[in-house]
Amino acid sequence: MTQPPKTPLLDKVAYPADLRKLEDRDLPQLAREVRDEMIDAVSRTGGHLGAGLGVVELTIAIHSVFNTPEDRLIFDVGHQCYPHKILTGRRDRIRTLRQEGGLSGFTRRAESEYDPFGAAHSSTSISAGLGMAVASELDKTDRRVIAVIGDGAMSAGMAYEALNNAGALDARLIVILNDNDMSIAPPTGAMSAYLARLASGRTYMGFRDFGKKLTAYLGKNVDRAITRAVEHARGYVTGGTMFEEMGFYHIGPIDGHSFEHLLPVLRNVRDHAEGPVLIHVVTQKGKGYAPAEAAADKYHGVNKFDVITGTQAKVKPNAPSYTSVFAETLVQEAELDDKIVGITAAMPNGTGLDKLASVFPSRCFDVGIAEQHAVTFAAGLAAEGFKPFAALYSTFLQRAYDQVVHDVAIQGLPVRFPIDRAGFVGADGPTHAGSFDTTFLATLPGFVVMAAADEAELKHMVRTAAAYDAGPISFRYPRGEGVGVEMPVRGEILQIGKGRVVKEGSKVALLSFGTRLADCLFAAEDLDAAGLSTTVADARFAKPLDHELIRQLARHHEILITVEEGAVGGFGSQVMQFLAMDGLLDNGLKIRSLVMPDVWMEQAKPEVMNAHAGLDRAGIVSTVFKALGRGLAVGVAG
Ligand SMILES: Cc1ncc(C[n+]2csc(CCOP(=O)(O)OP(=O)(O)O)c2C)c(N)n1
Ligand SMILES: CC(=O)[C@@H](O)[C@H](O)COP(=O)(O)O
Ligand SMILES: [Mg+2]
Repeated sequence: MTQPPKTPLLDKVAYPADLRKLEDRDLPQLAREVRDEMIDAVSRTGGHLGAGLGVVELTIAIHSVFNTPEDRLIFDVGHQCYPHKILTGRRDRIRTLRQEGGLSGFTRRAESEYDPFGAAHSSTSISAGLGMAVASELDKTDRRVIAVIGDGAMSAGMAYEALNNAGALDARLIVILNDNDMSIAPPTGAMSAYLARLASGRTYMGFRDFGKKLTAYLGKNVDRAITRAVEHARGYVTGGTMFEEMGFYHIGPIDGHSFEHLLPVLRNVRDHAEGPVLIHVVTQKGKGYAPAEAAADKYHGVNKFDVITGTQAKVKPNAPSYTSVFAETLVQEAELDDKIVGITAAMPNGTGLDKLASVFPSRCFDVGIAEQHAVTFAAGLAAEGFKPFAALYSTFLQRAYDQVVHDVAIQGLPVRFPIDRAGFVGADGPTHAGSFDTTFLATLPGFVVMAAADEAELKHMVRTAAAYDAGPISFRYPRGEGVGVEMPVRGEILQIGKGRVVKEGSKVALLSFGTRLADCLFAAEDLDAAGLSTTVADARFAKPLDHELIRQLARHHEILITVEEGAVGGFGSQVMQFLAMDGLLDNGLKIRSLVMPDVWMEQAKPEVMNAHAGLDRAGIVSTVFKALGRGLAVGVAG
């Protein structure tokens, strides 16, 4: 095992107050030590590496110039906050990042007063920062608010809604645009091209030029207009940028790895800016760690790795991942149907749509971090007879709910929604858990809502969705690998609203929606062994429900348990509503609905989270026994 790096300067810096005692000339060494510390920690835990490596100098410079936590520092997404955590009293726990019981991989209000705003979903920092800046004005405090947002996060509409509002309010807000010309994948879109032009069209402003520009008054709007005119005339500003037109005082580009650039700019802004300022900082994702710098993804998210070689630990999978099965099946179907197109919101690799893009580049669209747009863009394509697959993670689909309702569902447009990362996702914790999709989709009239029980079922569902033109249709599947079932050469078209009985019994009925089916089958073994003959059914559809199947299960079993890896209000609630309205609850049927508990479950391995939630084999068995008023039989899992 490698030894932790030697960090003599960092050993003296537990909090930003210690950092502020250092001389400016010490900061490059501190940056080296923070980098080493971070690389060592992430090599042991896995996690988001490239983004944090890129903001080491920026993070140090901000904490050294501003009076955090009194001044508020907000990181957009929060995946780049590991250096910040190291410098804000959490170094002693940095090797617990993303582990059960450990530090979160994102900023969290509950974790530290240095995290004034929690994040993990992108593009919220300017809005939150503006709220804090306005609060500070209303409270008449002298607080500065700094929002650090990446170029990828800057592709989302929400960032522009906030800029628009901030420019009009003329609030004292400092936005630092951390431009590393990367999202998770290479960034897309006209705004990305615009930033690239801003960054490359003019060389870094020299130290002296900054002096000239920044000694100019950075006051309120009316004064800035005059200053700007003067600067244009002097040539210190090389064109009215979009940010300036929106009312921001725009500085940059500056070298985000140079303290000589960062410190004077931040000090001037701290001391003189009264209205909104945008500082365009250019950085390199993965900076300072050769394997990350050389990697195409700049080591955005990594497994545990060997620090010397950069080689990441590979766990040999027993079965293909759900994502890869989805992606390969979509390509297979797209080869046969040229109306099929794919849409991803900045997650080409995560959703597997990079496979479609490599085969059909003109039929796959990466729209940037723009889930709302992705859904309505898909609706437009569907309105013109195309078959759009808007592939989103469950958690990010939340952002586009009104688009799903208003633009897709009400108009009955056949947009296909492959929903990846449905259920517990593990280390990313509660912000990324795919908990609510079944609840919020199955409540919409006319929606078809499916969940794959295994990877072969997923293949059927991709084909079913491709063939279904009558309205919107979704299918959910989890992060990680499948169960290793035999795969058909081509998926079948499933009958809409029809489930299947997987195992016949007579006393207990387990009705599963999604990949909990495997645990239901294991639980059935235990129950059979305990003398409780158990039926296991795979519902496939939460909407429309298979009424015939549910009636049959309810009438011929003493107890019916629904099982799903989702929040309350989803499949189980749909079943319950049907049973109640159909009068099937009137004759003493025992029914229980197993769902995620009504709490924000902390990060842990998905199997551990499922066990805590009572959604695993033991949890199912124990629910049956409790419902029947029996203790756990000896030898039964639990
Ligand atoms: C709403 C939302 N969609 C997608 C993501 C997934 N995501 C996390 S980081 C990231 C890229 C962010 O790029 P950028 O802001 O430039 O930060 P960098 O990683 O380059 O530092 C994406 C797409 C997310 N966190 N939130
Ligand atoms: C920060 C963020 O939102 C992504 O990087 C996310 O962590 C990716 O998750 P997966 O590893 O499941 O693709
Ligand atoms: Mg970026």
